[in-house]
Amino acid sequence: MRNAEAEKKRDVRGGVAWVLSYVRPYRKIFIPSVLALFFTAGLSLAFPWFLKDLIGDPADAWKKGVDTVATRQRADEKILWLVGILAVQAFIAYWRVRGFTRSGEAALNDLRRDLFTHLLKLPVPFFQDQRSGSVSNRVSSDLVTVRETFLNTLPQAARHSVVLIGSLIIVFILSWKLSLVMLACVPVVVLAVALSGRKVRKYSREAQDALAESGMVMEESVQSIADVKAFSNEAFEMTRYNRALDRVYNVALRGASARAAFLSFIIFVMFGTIGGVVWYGSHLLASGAIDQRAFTGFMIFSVFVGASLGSMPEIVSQFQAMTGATERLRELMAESPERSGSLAVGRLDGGLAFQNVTFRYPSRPEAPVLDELSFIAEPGQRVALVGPSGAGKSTVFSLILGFNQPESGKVTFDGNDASELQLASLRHQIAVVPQEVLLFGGSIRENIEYGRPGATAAEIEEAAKQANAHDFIAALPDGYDTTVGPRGVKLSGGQRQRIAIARAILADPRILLLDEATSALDTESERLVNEALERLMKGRTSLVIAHRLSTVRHADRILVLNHGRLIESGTHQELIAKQGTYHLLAETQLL
Ligand SMILES: Nc1ncnc2c1ncn2[C@@H]1O[C@H](COP(=O)(O)OP(=O)(O)OP(=O)(O)O)[C@@H](O)[C@H]1O
Repeated sequence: MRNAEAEKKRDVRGGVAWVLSYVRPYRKIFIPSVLALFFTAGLSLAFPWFLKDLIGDPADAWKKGVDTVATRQRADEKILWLVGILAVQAFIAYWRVRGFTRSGEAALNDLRRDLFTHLLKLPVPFFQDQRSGSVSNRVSSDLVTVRETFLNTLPQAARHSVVLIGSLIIVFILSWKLSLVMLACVPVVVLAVALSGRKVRKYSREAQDALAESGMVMEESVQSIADVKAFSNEAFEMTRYNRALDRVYNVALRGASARAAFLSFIIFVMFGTIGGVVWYGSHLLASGAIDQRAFTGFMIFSVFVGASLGSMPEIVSQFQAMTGATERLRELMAESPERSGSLAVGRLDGGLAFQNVTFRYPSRPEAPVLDELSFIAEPGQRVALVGPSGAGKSTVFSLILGFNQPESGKVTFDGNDASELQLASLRHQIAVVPQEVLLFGGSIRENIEYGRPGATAAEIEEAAKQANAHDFIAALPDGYDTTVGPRGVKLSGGQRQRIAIARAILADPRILLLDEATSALDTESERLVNEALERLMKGRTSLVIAHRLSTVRHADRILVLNHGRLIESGTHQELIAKQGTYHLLAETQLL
């Protein structure tokens, strides 16, 4: 138990230290802001101090029959002091908030940048193992928590600590007897916080998870809105959302009972203590043990003690939330990035081979998805991959792209083991034209430029011409500046494919991975796409997951896969003559 407590403390400190390490570069603004924070917090004690005199002096003067003119004069003097100090405090506070925000936001941006850079380096399987959107959702909400704590709670914690300590010293000076009565309730409150705090925290974490879950349902439905509508599944989605909402409601209710019990107890103790203190103070006042000034001062500063003390549980729980958030973020930062070899790749000839490659997905270790797979694609050759659904064709692509590594055997490029090559330089020479082309939400120009960032307008246009896309783009009202809508929904399937081909042409890869679309295009569109593909494949090594007989006919070699094994390979004629699986697939058009 003690160990766990120590561990937790270290984590809180570790989380804060981690965030602070990002503030280091901005310390020239940050440190003066923190000093100013402590200074203004100290100054804020001047307000109750002068207030005590403003109320207490006249009361004393009236009671003791002291000269009222002199009292009035003193009051005028004090109000001037008070206004002066308030003005200084306001001035410093303005610069402090600005400085704190400037250094804090800049540090947080560095943190966000580091996280995103790291996310981009993580291997593809890491993302496949997560539910859609959950990584980005988690990171965003954790960053919000860190920001909230750092920019709001940290200054609050510093201010309340200064006010609490300062006020406590003052109340003890004013009347140690009354102070002891007041402080008698502190252990009770601390105990209550300790006892119910854990429960409240547990529920608040559950509530957050439940809320995130409901957010995910909404995100998934909105993302596939076309499918939802096409299947008339609005009611089904609503049920899913309702179930998530019910959970949010139930967890919130359970949390509310714990919080309500805690709150009513605290209210009782707090007001009870105030009543007790006033009662005891009146007795001290009546017996002349304290004067009116000290009593007024005591009451005012007690309010400050109470307010600072009362905000501590919230501050502590916010720090705990930040600890959770930084823990998750640091875990993410500790995830190993993609493994990359060190050998920089020059311009490839385009030779590609699999040598006895066996591979299984970590999430499904029972059966290998690729089983001792070997094949060679010579530079410039066109190789077709055919086989039933689930045979492992897409997995071959993901191994070529280095998304996954073989369990045994190797993938080679121009005879070099892929695991020794630099991933980035290798991927630069590979382009993918997927089956379902998803474009980015920007303009057509930006979408084509994605193939080679920095390409000139003339190069982009030339690539579009080669891809048979220029004519339809030019006919659009905004031409190349037309925005394509989220994921390219404003373009037809054939148009999207031609944009993807233009992108690949611009990238000028040595190796092309093409997943042929299964959905039929109309004849004209198909002719335009095929013509563009022919141009794209010319002079490059191409691997095509083929779904059309016309494509396989023109392939230099056809690989027939089944259950991750190569069961036949050869040209169309050879395989037809063999009368095997390929023959059957071709006959039934099941490619
Ligand atoms: N990320 C993954 N994690 C676990 N298993 C996977 C993953 N991706 C694919 N698989 C499994 O690996 C096997 C091969 O899948 P793959 O996508 O390579 O087949 P395919 O031949 O391309 O199929 P299709 O023609 O239907 O696209 C399938 O059984 C599939 O369920």
